[in-house]
Amino acid sequence: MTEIPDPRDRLIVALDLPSVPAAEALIDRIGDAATFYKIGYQLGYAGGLALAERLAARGLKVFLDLKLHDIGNTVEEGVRSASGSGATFLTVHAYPQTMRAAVRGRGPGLKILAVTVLTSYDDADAAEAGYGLPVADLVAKRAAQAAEIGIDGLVCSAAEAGSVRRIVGPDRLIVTPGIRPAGAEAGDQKRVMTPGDARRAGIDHVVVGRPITGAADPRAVAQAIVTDLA
Ligand SMILES: O=C(O)c1cc(=O)[nH]c(=O)n1[C@@H]1O[C@H](COP(=O)(O)O)[C@@H](O)[C@H]1O
Repeated sequence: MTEIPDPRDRLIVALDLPSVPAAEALIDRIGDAATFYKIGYQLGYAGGLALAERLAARGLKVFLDLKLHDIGNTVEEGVRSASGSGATFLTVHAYPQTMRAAVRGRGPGLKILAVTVLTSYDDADAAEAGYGLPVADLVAKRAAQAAEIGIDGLVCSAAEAGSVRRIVGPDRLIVTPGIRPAGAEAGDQKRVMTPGDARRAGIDHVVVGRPITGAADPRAVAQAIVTDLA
Protein backbone atom coordinates (compact mmCIF):
# COMPACT_ATOMS: atom_id res chain seq x y z
CA MET A 1 0.00 0.00 0.00
CA THR A 2 1.27 3.46 -0.90
CA GLU A 3 2.02 5.91 1.95
CA ILE A 4 -0.70 8.61 1.85
CA PRO A 5 0.01 11.14 4.64
CA ASP A 6 -3.21 13.17 4.28
CA PRO A 7 -6.18 10.79 4.82
CA ARG A 8 -8.41 13.10 2.75
CA ASP A 9 -6.40 12.10 -0.33
CA ARG A 10 -7.81 8.55 0.00
CA LEU A 11 -11.31 9.76 -0.87
CA ILE A 12 -12.02 10.56 -4.52
CA VAL A 13 -15.36 12.32 -4.96
CA ALA A 14 -17.03 11.45 -8.29
CA LEU A 15 -18.39 14.69 -9.78
CA ASP A 16 -21.20 12.88 -11.62
CA LEU A 17 -23.21 16.03 -12.20
CA PRO A 18 -24.79 17.62 -15.28
CA SER A 19 -22.90 20.92 -15.46
CA VAL A 20 -19.77 22.76 -14.43
CA PRO A 21 -21.69 25.21 -12.19
CA ALA A 22 -23.30 22.25 -10.37
CA ALA A 23 -19.86 20.68 -9.88
CA GLU A 24 -18.34 23.96 -8.67
CA ALA A 25 -21.21 24.42 -6.19
CA LEU A 26 -20.64 20.92 -4.78
CA ILE A 27 -16.88 21.51 -4.47
CA ASP A 28 -17.60 24.76 -2.59
CA ARG A 29 -19.99 23.00 -0.20
CA ILE A 30 -17.48 20.22 0.50
CA GLY A 31 -14.74 22.79 1.13
CA ASP A 32 -11.55 21.39 2.65
CA ALA A 33 -13.19 18.06 3.54
CA ALA A 34 -12.05 16.62 0.18
CA THR A 35 -8.93 17.07 -1.93
CA PHE A 36 -9.47 14.69 -4.85
CA TYR A 37 -12.20 14.84 -7.53
CA LYS A 38 -13.13 12.56 -10.40
CA ILE A 39 -14.50 13.82 -13.71
CA GLY A 40 -16.15 11.19 -15.91
CA TYR A 41 -18.51 11.03 -18.89
CA GLN A 42 -21.39 13.06 -17.53
CA LEU A 43 -19.42 16.15 -16.55
CA GLY A 44 -16.56 15.65 -19.03
CA TYR A 45 -18.89 15.99 -22.03
CA ALA A 46 -20.49 19.07 -20.42
CA GLY A 47 -17.36 21.23 -20.07
CA GLY A 48 -15.67 19.18 -17.35
CA LEU A 49 -12.36 18.75 -19.14
CA ALA A 50 -11.64 22.47 -18.84
CA LEU A 51 -12.78 22.30 -15.20
CA ALA A 52 -10.21 19.53 -14.63
CA GLU A 53 -7.42 21.91 -15.63
CA ARG A 54 -8.79 24.66 -13.37
CA LEU A 55 -9.09 22.33 -10.37
CA ALA A 56 -5.55 21.06 -10.88
CA ALA A 57 -4.30 24.65 -11.13
CA ARG A 58 -5.99 25.33 -7.74
CA GLY A 59 -3.99 22.48 -6.19
CA LEU A 60 -6.82 19.92 -6.09
CA LYS A 61 -6.10 16.43 -7.36
CA VAL A 62 -8.02 15.32 -10.43
CA PHE A 63 -8.93 11.85 -11.69
CA LEU A 64 -9.92 11.94 -15.37
CA ASP A 65 -12.20 8.94 -15.75
CA LEU A 66 -12.22 8.63 -19.53
CA LYS A 67 -12.19 4.79 -19.54
CA LEU A 68 -10.40 4.74 -22.88
CA HIS A 69 -10.61 1.65 -25.08
CA ASP A 70 -9.85 1.88 -28.82
CA ILE A 71 -7.18 0.90 -31.32
CA GLY A 72 -3.69 1.36 -29.93
CA ASN A 73 -2.78 4.50 -31.88
CA THR A 74 -5.95 6.30 -30.78
CA VAL A 75 -5.46 5.35 -27.13
CA GLU A 76 -1.79 6.33 -27.17
CA GLU A 77 -2.46 9.77 -28.67
CA GLY A 78 -5.50 10.32 -26.44
CA VAL A 79 -3.45 9.60 -23.35
CA ARG A 80 -0.70 11.89 -24.67
CA SER A 81 -3.24 14.74 -25.04
CA ALA A 82 -4.65 14.10 -21.55
CA SER A 83 -1.15 14.19 -20.09
CA GLY A 84 -1.19 18.00 -20.36
CA SER A 85 -4.36 18.39 -18.28
CA GLY A 86 -2.76 18.40 -14.84
CA ALA A 87 -4.71 15.26 -13.91
CA THR A 88 -3.18 12.75 -11.50
CA PHE A 89 -5.11 9.66 -12.67
CA LEU A 90 -6.56 8.58 -16.02
CA THR A 91 -8.55 5.38 -16.64
CA VAL A 92 -8.38 2.93 -19.52
CA HIS A 93 -10.10 -0.44 -19.78
CA ALA A 94 -7.80 -3.33 -18.85
CA TYR A 95 -7.34 -4.85 -22.29
CA PRO A 96 -3.69 -5.64 -23.08
CA GLN A 97 -3.46 -3.64 -26.35
CA THR A 98 -5.15 -0.67 -24.71
CA MET A 99 -2.93 -0.80 -21.61
CA ARG A 100 0.28 -1.04 -23.68
CA ALA A 101 -0.81 1.96 -25.76
CA ALA A 102 -1.66 3.97 -22.63
CA VAL A 103 1.78 3.30 -21.17
CA ARG A 104 3.36 4.52 -24.42
CA GLY A 105 1.34 7.76 -24.33
CA ARG A 106 1.66 8.45 -20.58
CA GLY A 107 3.35 11.76 -19.79
CA PRO A 108 5.14 12.77 -16.58
CA GLY A 109 2.90 13.14 -13.53
CA LEU A 110 -0.01 11.13 -14.96
CA LYS A 111 -0.78 7.70 -13.53
CA ILE A 112 -2.74 5.22 -15.64
CA LEU A 113 -5.40 3.16 -13.86
CA ALA A 114 -6.77 0.06 -15.59
CA VAL A 115 -10.43 -0.75 -14.98
CA THR A 116 -10.51 -4.54 -14.47
CA VAL A 117 -14.22 -5.47 -14.29
CA LEU A 118 -16.83 -2.77 -13.63
CA THR A 119 -18.30 -2.88 -10.13
CA SER A 120 -21.80 -2.99 -11.64
CA TYR A 121 -21.00 -6.50 -12.99
CA ASP A 122 -21.55 -9.80 -11.26
CA ASP A 123 -20.83 -13.26 -12.65
CA ALA A 124 -24.10 -13.35 -14.62
CA ASP A 125 -23.30 -9.99 -16.26
CA ALA A 126 -19.82 -11.23 -17.22
CA ALA A 127 -21.33 -14.39 -18.73
CA GLU A 128 -23.92 -12.32 -20.63
CA ALA A 129 -21.08 -10.22 -22.07
CA GLY A 130 -19.41 -13.39 -23.36
CA TYR A 131 -16.69 -13.92 -20.77
CA GLY A 132 -16.05 -17.51 -19.73
CA LEU A 133 -14.62 -16.61 -16.31
CA PRO A 134 -16.22 -15.57 -13.04
CA VAL A 135 -15.61 -11.90 -12.17
CA ALA A 136 -12.97 -12.67 -9.51
CA ASP A 137 -10.90 -14.70 -12.00
CA LEU A 138 -11.24 -12.08 -14.73
CA VAL A 139 -10.13 -9.35 -12.31
CA ALA A 140 -7.12 -11.47 -11.30
CA LYS A 141 -6.15 -12.16 -14.92
CA ARG A 142 -6.39 -8.49 -15.88
CA ALA A 143 -4.51 -7.35 -12.78
CA ALA A 144 -1.63 -9.68 -13.64
CA GLN A 145 -1.57 -8.39 -17.23
CA ALA A 146 -1.67 -4.77 -16.04
CA ALA A 147 1.28 -5.30 -13.69
CA GLU A 148 3.27 -7.03 -16.43
CA ILE A 149 2.60 -4.12 -18.82
CA GLY A 150 3.58 -1.47 -16.27
CA ILE A 151 0.21 0.11 -15.45
CA ASP A 152 0.30 2.30 -12.32
CA GLY A 153 -2.88 1.12 -10.65
CA LEU A 154 -6.01 -1.01 -10.83
CA VAL A 155 -9.68 -0.18 -10.49
CA CYS A 156 -11.63 -3.10 -9.03
CA SER A 157 -14.13 -3.68 -6.25
CA ALA A 158 -12.87 -3.79 -2.68
CA ALA A 159 -13.98 -7.43 -2.60
CA GLU A 160 -11.04 -8.23 -4.90
CA ALA A 161 -8.54 -5.88 -3.23
CA GLY A 162 -6.80 -8.64 -1.25
CA SER A 163 -6.24 -10.92 -4.23
CA VAL A 164 -5.26 -8.01 -6.49
CA ARG A 165 -2.71 -6.84 -3.89
CA ARG A 166 -1.13 -10.31 -3.83
CA ILE A 167 -0.89 -10.25 -7.64
CA VAL A 168 0.39 -6.69 -8.22
CA GLY A 169 2.52 -6.21 -5.07
CA PRO A 170 2.75 -3.23 -2.72
CA ASP A 171 3.67 -0.46 -5.16
CA ARG A 172 0.73 -0.39 -7.56
CA LEU A 173 -2.38 1.55 -6.58
CA ILE A 174 -5.71 -0.13 -5.87
CA VAL A 175 -8.66 2.22 -6.41
CA THR A 176 -12.14 1.00 -5.53
CA PRO A 177 -15.55 2.37 -6.55
CA GLY A 178 -18.71 0.55 -5.41
CA ILE A 179 -18.23 2.11 -1.96
CA ARG A 180 -21.27 2.58 0.23
CA PRO A 181 -21.39 3.86 3.81
CA ALA A 182 -23.46 1.47 5.95
CA GLY A 183 -27.16 1.80 5.06
CA ALA A 184 -26.62 3.73 1.78
CA GLU A 185 -28.45 2.64 -1.39
CA ALA A 186 -26.33 0.40 -3.65
CA GLY A 187 -28.12 1.65 -6.81
CA ASP A 188 -26.66 -0.11 -9.87
CA GLN A 189 -23.50 -1.22 -8.02
CA LYS A 190 -23.30 -4.97 -7.43
CA ARG A 191 -19.88 -5.43 -5.75
CA VAL A 192 -20.03 -3.01 -2.82
CA MET A 193 -18.23 -2.46 0.48
CA THR A 194 -18.13 0.18 3.23
CA PRO A 195 -15.17 2.61 3.30
CA GLY A 196 -13.74 1.10 6.51
CA ASP A 197 -13.94 -2.48 5.23
CA ALA A 198 -12.35 -1.40 1.94
CA ARG A 199 -9.46 0.22 3.79
CA ARG A 200 -8.95 -2.91 5.89
CA ALA A 201 -8.92 -4.90 2.61
CA GLY A 202 -5.85 -2.91 1.55
CA ILE A 203 -7.13 -0.32 -0.93
CA ASP A 204 -5.29 2.97 -1.56
CA HIS A 205 -8.23 5.15 -2.69
CA VAL A 206 -12.01 4.87 -2.75
CA VAL A 207 -14.28 6.53 -5.32
CA VAL A 208 -17.64 7.74 -4.01
CA GLY A 209 -20.32 9.48 -6.05
CA ARG A 210 -24.04 9.40 -5.22
CA PRO A 211 -23.71 8.94 -1.44
CA ILE A 212 -22.00 12.40 -1.49
CA THR A 213 -23.55 14.15 -4.52
CA GLY A 214 -27.07 13.24 -3.36
CA ALA A 215 -26.55 14.02 0.33
CA ALA A 216 -28.29 16.86 2.15
CA ASP A 217 -24.88 17.65 3.71
CA PRO A 218 -22.16 16.46 1.30
CA ARG A 219 -19.37 17.91 3.46
CA ALA A 220 -20.50 15.87 6.49
CA VAL A 221 -20.71 12.67 4.43
CA ALA A 222 -17.23 13.28 2.98
CA GLN A 223 -15.83 13.89 6.46
CA ALA A 224 -17.45 10.72 7.81
CA ILE A 225 -15.98 8.66 4.94
CA VAL A 226 -12.50 10.10 5.53
CA THR A 227 -12.80 9.24 9.23
CA ASP A 228 -13.89 5.70 8.34
CA LEU A 229 -10.91 5.41 5.95
CA ALA A 230 -8.44 6.56 8.61
O1 LIG B 1 -13.63 3.88 -13.16
C1 LIG B 1 -14.44 4.16 -12.28
O2 LIG B 1 -14.31 5.16 -11.59
C2 LIG B 1 -15.51 3.19 -11.99
C3 LIG B 1 -15.21 1.86 -12.23
C4 LIG B 1 -16.08 0.85 -11.79
O3 LIG B 1 -15.81 -0.33 -11.93
N1 LIG B 1 -17.21 1.24 -11.15
C5 LIG B 1 -17.56 2.54 -10.95
O4 LIG B 1 -18.60 2.80 -10.34
N2 LIG B 1 -16.72 3.54 -11.41
C6 LIG B 1 -17.11 4.96 -11.26
O5 LIG B 1 -17.19 5.28 -9.87
C7 LIG B 1 -18.30 6.14 -9.62
C8 LIG B 1 -19.20 5.48 -8.62
O6 LIG B 1 -20.29 6.30 -8.34
P1 LIG B 1 -21.37 5.95 -7.23
O7 LIG B 1 -21.89 4.57 -7.53
O8 LIG B 1 -22.40 7.01 -7.41
O9 LIG B 1 -20.64 6.01 -5.90
C9 LIG B 1 -18.96 6.43 -10.96
O10 LIG B 1 -18.44 7.67 -11.42
C10 LIG B 1 -18.48 5.31 -11.86
O11 LIG B 1 -18.32 5.75 -13.21
